[in-house]
Amino acid sequence: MTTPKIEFRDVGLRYFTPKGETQALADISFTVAQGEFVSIVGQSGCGKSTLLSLLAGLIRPTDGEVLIDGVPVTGPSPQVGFMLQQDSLFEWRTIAENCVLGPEIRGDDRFEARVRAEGLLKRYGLGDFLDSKPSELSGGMRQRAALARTMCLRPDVLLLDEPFSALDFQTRLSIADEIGGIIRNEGKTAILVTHDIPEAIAMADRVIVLSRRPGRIKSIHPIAFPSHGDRRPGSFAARDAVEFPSYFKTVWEELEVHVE
Ligand SMILES: Nc1ncnc2c1ncn2[C@@H]1O[C@H](COP(=O)(O)OP(=O)(O)OP(=O)(O)O)[C@@H](O)[C@H]1O
Repeated sequence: MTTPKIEFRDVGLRYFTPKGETQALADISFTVAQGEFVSIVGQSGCGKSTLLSLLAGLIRPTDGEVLIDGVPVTGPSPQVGFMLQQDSLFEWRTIAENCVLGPEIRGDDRFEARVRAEGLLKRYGLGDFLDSKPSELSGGMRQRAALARTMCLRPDVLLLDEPFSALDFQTRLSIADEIGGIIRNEGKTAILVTHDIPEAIAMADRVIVLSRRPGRIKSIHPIAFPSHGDRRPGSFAARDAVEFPSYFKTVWEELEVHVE
């Protein structure tokens, strides 16, 4: 049996604060295969970001184990890259300089890191903006630059925490499509946290629904679009697939969203 890229084994997480204890996650067990794209959805406060922080090694589980390549996560590792809602590009550095900062801090060769950064930025359609400051770029371009910066560290696991939610609707759709395509082409393993059910379905091979706090796995939905043949459609085309509405209905009902 091949070792999963990611494994949560009976994971629980309690936060301890002066005000008391919060059980954020309980009994979380699942695996993610190398190259798989998994979305996590659940109501606000159910522990989605906590789950990513555990994978990133920023916090340790109070119960169970989190493993990458079969090895327990005990702290941050360059193997794991993050993309967040705020791109947090440094305004005083050019786009290319933003990309080489991480590799430089890690001690990579400067020249080699610069070549890598330029290659990535060109591939992501930013070849004309290597020497631009982040403020000269649109929101969508900034997110592509943020992805290039993350990829420059050559992670093989990508954690995406609401990475598109600061973008306007149209940009959000096309950037999600582009970035989803890049991640798949590069064979990365990705976990996306989002409140957007269509986005979760359109981008992922599986959608995990968490219950209200403490977050437990309520259900796991494999997503496939046989109407598109063997090749998986991009996230934009997936929304038009005949299978899409029934996935949406199922996940929506699982989430038990109540509008007051
Ligand atoms: N550092 C912390 N200290 C104490 N409690 C925390 C901490 N971080 C998160 N929590 C609590 O843990 C629970 C889960 O938080 P988390 O941010 O993981 O949820 P989430 O599902 O990502 O929420 P949202 O969708 O609103 O971003 C919440 O009740 C939150 O208040």
